[in-house]
Amino acid sequence: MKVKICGIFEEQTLIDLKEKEIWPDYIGFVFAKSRRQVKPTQIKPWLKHIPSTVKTVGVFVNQAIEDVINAPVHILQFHGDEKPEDCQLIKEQTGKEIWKVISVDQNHPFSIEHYRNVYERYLPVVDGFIFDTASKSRGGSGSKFEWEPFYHLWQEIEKPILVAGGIMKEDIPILKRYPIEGIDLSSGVEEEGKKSIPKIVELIEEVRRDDAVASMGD
Ligand SMILES: O=C(O)c1ccccc1N[C@@H]1O[C@H](COP(=O)(O)O)[C@@H](O)[C@H]1O
Repeated sequence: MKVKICGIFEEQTLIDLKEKEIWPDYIGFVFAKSRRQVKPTQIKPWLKHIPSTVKTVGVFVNQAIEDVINAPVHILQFHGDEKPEDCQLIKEQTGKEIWKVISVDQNHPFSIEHYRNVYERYLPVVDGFIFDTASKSRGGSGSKFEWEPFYHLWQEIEKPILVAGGIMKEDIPILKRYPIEGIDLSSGVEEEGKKSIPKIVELIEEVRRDDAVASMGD
């Protein structure tokens, strides 16, 4: 299972991870309006700390196309109302991977058919999906949605899926049973509003624990 740690807003977090020699598979930067917002010019000098094996992801919510195109990241994550045509255009212009976030709103009458229709519209033009809890802030809410109703839908989607929304270390054993590529978290590895290195390290170790045991048996 892969891990994305999102919403890095201090260079020191990357320096600390480098010192610990432990990295997630993906590091995310929020370019959208947020208390975790960073600017492309601000993060450019930070990128030297990140090994080339780790992919960087930029998070956007309905932002200007120039901002998206010029972002110094490998993968573009669209967390707003970006349409399939927008994703297609930006993919053609940048050649970068595009991940579309599908917001899960369980306060309204729930229909898995609705989510099937949404993913099918994006499937031909994106490289992966993130299922996250719907919120006013559009993300980073720290709130979970119910995963169980999505099990079969995720099984049928032929592109990588990450699950986001209030995920914490305690959720890993359950999420490992789901047909997903990985998990995406931000709030769950924070302490008093800042990224916590001990929490990030524990989380990555928990995700990789059984993988290490499994490969020893090979
Ligand atoms: O982190 C934010 O502030 C944010 C703002 C706007 C859009 C997305 C944002 N974060 C993304 O939300 C998910 C889940 O975060 P959490 O674990 O529930 O805190 C993740 O993809 C963040 O990158």
